[in-house]
Amino acid sequence: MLEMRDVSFDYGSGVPVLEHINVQIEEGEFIGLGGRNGCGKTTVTRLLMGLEKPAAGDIMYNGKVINHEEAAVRSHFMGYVFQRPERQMFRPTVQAEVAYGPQQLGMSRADADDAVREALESTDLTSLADAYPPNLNRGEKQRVAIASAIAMHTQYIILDEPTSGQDSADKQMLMELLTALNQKGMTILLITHDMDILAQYCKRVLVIGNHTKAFDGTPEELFTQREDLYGLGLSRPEAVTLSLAVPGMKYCCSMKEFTAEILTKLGGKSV
Ligand SMILES: Nc1ncnc2c1ncn2[C@@H]1O[C@H](COP(=O)(O)OP(=O)(O)OP(=O)(O)O)[C@@H](O)[C@H]1O
Repeated sequence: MLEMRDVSFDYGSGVPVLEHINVQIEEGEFIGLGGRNGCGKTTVTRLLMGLEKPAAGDIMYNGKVINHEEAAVRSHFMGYVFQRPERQMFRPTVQAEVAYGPQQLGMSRADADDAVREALESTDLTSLADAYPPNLNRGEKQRVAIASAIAMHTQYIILDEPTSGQDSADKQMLMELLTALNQKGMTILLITHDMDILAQYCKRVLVIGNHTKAFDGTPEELFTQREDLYGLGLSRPEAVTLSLAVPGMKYCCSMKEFTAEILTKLGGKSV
């Protein structure tokens, strides 16, 4: 389990960015982290990764305080996909990039080769194994970063706004990949401003507001019970709004689900 225990943080100016954050992340969760621009979402993930150190409080991993454990050490159990993934790539080919982590872990050549092959297969990158990472598009670069984490067999993967600026096909492909990884047991924490992603894919949502945790619960609780969604920099997804507006209809987390429900009610069928 990964935990932030009463964590506060500022960037050195004394102006608090985060105050008294308490969060527990269990293995196997799929968590969306939301909140308005500049509320501190990236800072939360940088603290978890070890790229920043708390001003007060503790970051804990399986009950042990890891405040002073460097990011390189934490990368053994936690992968990170930056907003601009090219900033984390330094090798001449995709295969060499993905192989770097297993080599650093000291895996045998055969184990490292197996880990890289499996990681490239599960991220659909096998055909790009010899490509030069800077030449890839953003979605492909993100998959290289994800493959690097998979090859290291990390338990956690943290992604910073992975779908921003992507078309809907790329977005769906990435979210289906993350869902498949989560089903295999990987813990996912992703920052997003996309309400449809929070509703459709995340099992739990954390929201930062007023420098601290303002919400922690299921997407359904967030979108049906919180009256201050706009104050938190969020909005209700259309599918949720529509399903709440139709008397007797169950909560729908996506337009696909809403369409199926309404067709069932009306006795129609999809075309
Ligand atoms: N390196 C830095 N030095 C000083 N202040 C910073 C630094 N990085 C971020 N901040 C400030 O800390 C606050 C939180 O920033 P952070 O990037 O964590 O927010 P965010 O919620 O991820 O924002 P966004 O949604 O726009 O990506 C902001 O006020 C930001 O300006």
